[in-house]
Amino acid sequence: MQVDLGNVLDTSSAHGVSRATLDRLDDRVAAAHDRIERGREAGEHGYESLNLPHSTDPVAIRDAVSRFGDPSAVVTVGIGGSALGAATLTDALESDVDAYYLDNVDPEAVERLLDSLDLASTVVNVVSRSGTTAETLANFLVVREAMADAGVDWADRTFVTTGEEGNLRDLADKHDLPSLPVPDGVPGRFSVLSTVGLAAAALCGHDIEAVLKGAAAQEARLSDSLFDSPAYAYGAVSYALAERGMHQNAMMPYAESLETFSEWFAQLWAESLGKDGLGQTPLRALGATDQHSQLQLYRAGPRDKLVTLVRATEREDVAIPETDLDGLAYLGGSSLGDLLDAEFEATEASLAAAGRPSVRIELDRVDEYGLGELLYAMEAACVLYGELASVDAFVQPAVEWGKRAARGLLGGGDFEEADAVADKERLVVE
Ligand SMILES: O=P(O)(O)OC[C@H]1O[C@](O)(CO)[C@@H](O)[C@@H]1O
Repeated sequence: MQVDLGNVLDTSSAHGVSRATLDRLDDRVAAAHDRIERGREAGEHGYESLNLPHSTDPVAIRDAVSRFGDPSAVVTVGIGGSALGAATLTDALESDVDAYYLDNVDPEAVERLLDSLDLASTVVNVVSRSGTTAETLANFLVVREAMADAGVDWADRTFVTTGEEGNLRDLADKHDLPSLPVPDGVPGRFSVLSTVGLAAAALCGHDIEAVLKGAAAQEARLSDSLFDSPAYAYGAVSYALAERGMHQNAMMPYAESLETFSEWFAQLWAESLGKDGLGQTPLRALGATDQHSQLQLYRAGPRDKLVTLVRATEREDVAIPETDLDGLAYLGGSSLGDLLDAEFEATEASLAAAGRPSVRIELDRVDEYGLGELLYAMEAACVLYGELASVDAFVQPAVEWGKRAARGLLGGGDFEEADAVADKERLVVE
């Protein structure tokens, strides 16, 4: 994996940063790296996340899921970091096992999925670090009833990934469900390289050891200089550009297999860095599709965006047949991959020509190793950005207000937040 910073320099985009700025920032990167390493060595909350390439035991994960044999489908019931990491892996990789995620409480979507499944050959993986998340527990109760209605012994098809306490742990203990622990000191959005993200991948037959090897490769590149670490290079320039008004970061992979990765990145970046009035808003985009959509805004809208362009340099390809159709001859004999690469490079150049900064991230392949590299690098980039911005990247207090309001509205307790919902100002136009 490599990160190319060329198009964030002020020699290539008007709103870029100078090499001298990066050199000065590198001194702060060294101090931040030192802090990060101390946190990792002490197993401090959050910093522990960057130890997962070595602390995660892939054998234990495989043993836990081996009892389920060869399921036709795996349904992961979880939300946020308890679903997005696993989904990033299984959506990016091919498998004979269908992987689904119930990470929302849209009744039509839940019913549509459950109606489509052969529940007798489906494994249900209920994931919640806290074990108390309303959406996850509500969905689990619905799935459990659907399995019972289908005559399936739900306890025989379910395993749980959760903390040492909470409703889910109590349920697992009560029904003697197979379970996996969640790692201590690792917030959900940083947990893909643990039981939380790897169990579903293991059930789908993916090489979770290769994911951890890729992550370890990027871990080995962490250093006291941004010029020696792709992860720190990306985190440092994202921070530097945000400091200079690039308050949005469009994650734009040129690979359909990385579309879910952008969703995972959005939670990681937003929930870690959106604090004290600071942060960089992650936008989800897909190349080449969004060249016919959002690129107009990126290139000619407010000068407030970094565009992160991601691609694999090796991939399967599809030839474009020769044609005598007027005007299309240039496509014939080429390939879809050639066209995708041309569009990637053209988009990058079009942004630079408009003075808009972009970073290029290139993987060798979108395979288990490459995904491990990318995921770990983004996590380390995020941790570094948090250090440079002096925000605590490992807590998310702002999400709790809404949880209390929703719980109060459902009669789950007396919460003043629920009262505030009732007091909503109204100006209705029909
Ligand atoms: O794994 P849990 O505890 O169910 O939490 C799910 C998600 O909800 C959050 O805690 C935010 O509410 C995320 O940080 C987390 O990934």
